[in-house]
Amino acid sequence: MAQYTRVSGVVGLITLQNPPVNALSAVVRQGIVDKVETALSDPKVKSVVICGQNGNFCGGADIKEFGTKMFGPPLIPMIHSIEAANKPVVAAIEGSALGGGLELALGCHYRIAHSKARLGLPEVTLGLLPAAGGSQRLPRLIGVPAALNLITTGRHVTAAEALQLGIVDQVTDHNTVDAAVKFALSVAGRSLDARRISTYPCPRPSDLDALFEEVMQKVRQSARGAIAPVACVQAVRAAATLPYTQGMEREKELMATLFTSGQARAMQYIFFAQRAVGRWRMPSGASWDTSKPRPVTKAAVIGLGTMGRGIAVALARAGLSVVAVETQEKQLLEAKQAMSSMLERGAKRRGGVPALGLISYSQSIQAAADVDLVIEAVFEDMALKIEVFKQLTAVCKPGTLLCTNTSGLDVDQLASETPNPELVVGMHFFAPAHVMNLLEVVYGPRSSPQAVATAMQLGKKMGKASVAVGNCSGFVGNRMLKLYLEQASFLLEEGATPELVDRALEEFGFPMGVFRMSDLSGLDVGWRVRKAAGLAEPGEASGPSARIRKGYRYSPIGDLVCEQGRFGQKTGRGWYQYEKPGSRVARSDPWMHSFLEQYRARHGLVARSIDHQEVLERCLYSLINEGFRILEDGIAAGPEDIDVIYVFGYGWPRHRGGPMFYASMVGLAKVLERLEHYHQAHPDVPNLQPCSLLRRLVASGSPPVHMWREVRKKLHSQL
Ligand SMILES: CCCCCCCC(=O)CC(=O)SCCNC(=O)CCNC(=O)[C@H](O)C(C)(C)COP(=O)(O)OP(=O)(O)OC[C@H]1O[C@@H](n2cnc3c(N)ncnc32)[C@H](O)[C@@H]1OP(=O)(O)O
Ligand SMILES: NC(=O)C1=CN([C@@H]2O[C@H](COP(=O)(O)OP(=O)(O)OC[C@H]3O[C@@H](n4cnc5c(N)ncnc54)[C@H](O)[C@@H]3O)[C@@H](O)[C@H]2O)C=CC1
Repeated sequence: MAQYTRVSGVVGLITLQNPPVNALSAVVRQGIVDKVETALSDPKVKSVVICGQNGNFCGGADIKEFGTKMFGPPLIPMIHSIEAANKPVVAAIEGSALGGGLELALGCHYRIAHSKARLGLPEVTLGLLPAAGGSQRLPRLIGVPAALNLITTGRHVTAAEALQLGIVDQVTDHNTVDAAVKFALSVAGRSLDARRISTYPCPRPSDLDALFEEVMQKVRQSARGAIAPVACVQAVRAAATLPYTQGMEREKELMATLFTSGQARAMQYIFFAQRAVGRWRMPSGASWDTSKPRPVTKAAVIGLGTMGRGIAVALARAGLSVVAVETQEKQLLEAKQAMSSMLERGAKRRGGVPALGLISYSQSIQAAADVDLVIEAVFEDMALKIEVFKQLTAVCKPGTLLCTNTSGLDVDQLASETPNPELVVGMHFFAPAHVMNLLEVVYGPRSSPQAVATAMQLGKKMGKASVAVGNCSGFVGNRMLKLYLEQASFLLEEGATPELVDRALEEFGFPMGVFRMSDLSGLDVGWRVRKAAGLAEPGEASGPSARIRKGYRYSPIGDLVCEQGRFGQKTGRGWYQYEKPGSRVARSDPWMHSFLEQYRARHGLVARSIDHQEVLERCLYSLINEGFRILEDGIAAGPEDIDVIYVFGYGWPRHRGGPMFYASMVGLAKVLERLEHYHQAHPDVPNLQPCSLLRRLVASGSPPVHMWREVRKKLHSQL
């Protein structure tokens, strides 16, 4: 709803009230319409201020209303009537003015923002475009290039940038509503002819066609297959080339296509999933609302290699004091330099001062004596990690949380080697840790809810989508990835090329196909793991037994590629060739094609033609099947957890909503049928066998994603 009061005798103050973000629900829209009418018809009122309750202007349209039957007054006429008012209307922006919230403010004649406010048109991140006039008003106000940037990326801008761009008229450090009322008094009675943005001509850059072509190419490349960014560009083009009314028609037309698209549903699902994972629950029943996190102001990172450096930088950026410990002098020096430049680059990009002073460096673990939490990031070696945890137990103050960044070792085993296993959790970051916005918080049976709550809260503070998961080999993300990689290798054996597999996955929307991605991360990493697990065997054995391990089909192709010293980008050769070691542009490699032919010939394999559909079904459905097994095992609490992990950590296209959501869109019966088909064709690949939760869901009529937890509960109660 909206509240109305008269202040200073002549200013009508309308306050939006819909906690927590004052989203424009039907009731709020009705409230605005009514209160604007009251203010405009009251002869005592000379000007109007619109603000939001509790220091928050407006988070935009109520996303929960999307996909339901819409009631209440529509936004567009509501904003038009504000703009057409004959008394000045001032938006007092505190907190956020996003989406429909900013569009409402753009309909006002003036905008005053608090210095800490954030403004933006993030609709593109929900699969939409700013369709309450935002795509038509913003370019008229700030010019086409700046509007294109904001609308196609959905980024939020600070009040200072908004002032610089011309989105707001004034920025204040004081009470924003007071400042807006004062301002409203000062402009009462003034002509509003020059304040109605919809009447402005849109500034037309001379190189209009080239500009739009360039931006269109950029958005098509950065969000492959996503339709919303393309529609955003088209809508801004309409603003630049058509009169306002026709531009609004185009905006509406484009929005109608997006609004009902599966992509918008998928992206809105991810918006809510990202928030739902914060409401974690452990199998013991402990959960986010009953477990209080411990305060963490000082943390230590042990081991400053690839991961430790990024983790320490991310902690410092979140405002924590960091003790960075590295035993090797040379590594320590290198790390210091690298971390300083990461912080400096970040500060330059985001504005602000690099948090260099927050990090202290040491070669001795003794420096971690007074920290609240430690993140260990030494080599992936259980004996070494046990030794480091022993030293930490002796050095740290009682109650210090001990977290490991292991990517594959057993967190329970590590915990059981310490006198206080309840203080141990996994904090599994993704490389590069100061850039990637995902964190798996891995709990074991003895991890205390408080330790989980603390790690989850710290992850959030570091700006990471943090997901609590159970302990198992590969946790959630890498456990599923293993199946995806396995199928990709089998496809090569059967006749595909790295290029064909990658093209299919990139057309699906991944920023990089599986082979280009592996070349980037380094092929030697997986090779080492396979050797340690007794899977990779040296030499070029032939015959069917060479492709069987522990009774199941195994592809040694990746091991053979590594034996050639081809580790990917870092060696200039991998699944592809690169101009030189470290180069990033992948080029087809004739060596790889003849290697694959020789390999097939040696193993008596006859290459067959493989199409994109098979690549997608085999790679994605096997990964999805493992996702169902993870749900069945209770390693992830719900499909949202898996989807957030895949969208934030593995490049799964957001507009497809994560693997589990995608499966629900494809139809669970179809996923089941295709898995059965492929399992029949490849009976020696047990991972293609559909798991019981998937079967049970299909038997229960393929309920929507949000009901899967219930089906799983029933399945468990019957076991
Ligand atoms: C043909 C039809 C024509 C229709 C034309 C309409 C066109 C439009 O006008 C389209 C739109 O506005 S789309 C909406 C655009 N707005 C956004 O994307 C902002 C979304 N919110 C945020 O970024 C953060 O919540 C924010 C930065 C605001 C606050 O962040 P916090 O970290 O402080 O808080 P959160 O944990 O994110 O949120 C708190 C609770 O509020 C829920 N929520 C947030 N924004 C919402 C919104 N816009 N609608 C509904 N619920 C919303 C959020 O889900 C969370 O609740 P729980 O999920 O229960 O935890
Ligand atoms: N590299 C990656 O992409 C990811 C790695 N991880 C995990 O993170 C951990 C670290 O991996 P990386 O950073 O890649 O390894 P790295 O080899 O780059 O760095 C390890 C660092 O630890 C230092 N170190 C060894 N023993 C130490 C000790 N006792 N005290 C202090 N420092 C010590 C080494 O000198 C080295 O600088 C591993 O457990 C790994 O599995 C997790 C996620 C992703």
